[in-house]
Amino acid sequence: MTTNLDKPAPRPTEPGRVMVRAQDVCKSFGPLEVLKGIDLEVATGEVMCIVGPSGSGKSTFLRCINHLEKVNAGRLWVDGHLVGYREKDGKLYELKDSEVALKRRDIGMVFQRFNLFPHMTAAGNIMEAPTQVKGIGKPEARARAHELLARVGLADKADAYPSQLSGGQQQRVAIARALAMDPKLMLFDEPTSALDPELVGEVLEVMRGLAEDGMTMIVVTHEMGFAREVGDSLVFMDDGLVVEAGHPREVLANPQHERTKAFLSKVL
Ligand SMILES: Nc1ncnc2c1ncn2[C@@H]1O[C@H](COP(=O)(O)OP(=O)(O)OP(=O)(O)O)[C@@H](O)[C@H]1O
Repeated sequence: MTTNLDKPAPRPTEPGRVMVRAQDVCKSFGPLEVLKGIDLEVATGEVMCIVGPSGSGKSTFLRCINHLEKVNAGRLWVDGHLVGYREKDGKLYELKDSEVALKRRDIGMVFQRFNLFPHMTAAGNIMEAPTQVKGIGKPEARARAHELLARVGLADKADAYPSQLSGGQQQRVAIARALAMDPKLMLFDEPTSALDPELVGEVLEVMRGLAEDGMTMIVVTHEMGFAREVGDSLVFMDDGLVVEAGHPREVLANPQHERTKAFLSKVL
């Protein structure tokens, strides 16, 4: 199906340099306007932290990037591709569901709740997508699962079931599971909000390691210390808009907008 976007604008993202670009992205659920024109850009290798009050549209924005929601207006590119469309002979066509699934492989997403398969071991959970979706052989997938478990500090937990792991350990398995698909981009949606406070640090430490390895990450979080120490950029969203964005230390120390000031005064 040809869309109303069949005259493509010059492709503004440069693969390799800009991982995500949002131009005036809008999303509504019925009459509820959740995203009201988001503009932002995430460079390859950048760690962007998004903060903002509940209901400001942070999760919805991540879900749009990951093809879990369709943008109603505006444009969103990931690694040079307009999300939801493919280009042929200079025209844009809406992706079919099967094509969307292929695109989603390139993006790792970690949610607040880890949602591991309870009947599978840690290694089994990590091997599931590479074997089922990518068709990688089990020995290779198992070896990679062990590598990834070591990377998230759980080398000795390959055979443990989720019920035998703490929340922090389960979230680290969830991160390893996302990494198993070799994503270009990792999206984190409040990855530590469901954890007991003493388990938060171990998950943030794994995320810091990913950042140091150069992973491009967008992190919706209430962990201002992480944003300050690890983030390259901080975006404050409120009521479906980017209200303020900049270097985390600058925004946190010297917020310019009244709404940012009001929000930070409650969380810092
Ligand atoms: N599938 C949906 N159908 C209808 N409304 C939705 C849907 N998804 C989200 N919303 C609404 O959109 C608004 C923004 O939700 P969203 O989860 O994106 O905000 P958020 O900033 O991530 O909030 P929180 O910090 O509480 O997770 C909320 O009012 C929510 O109820």
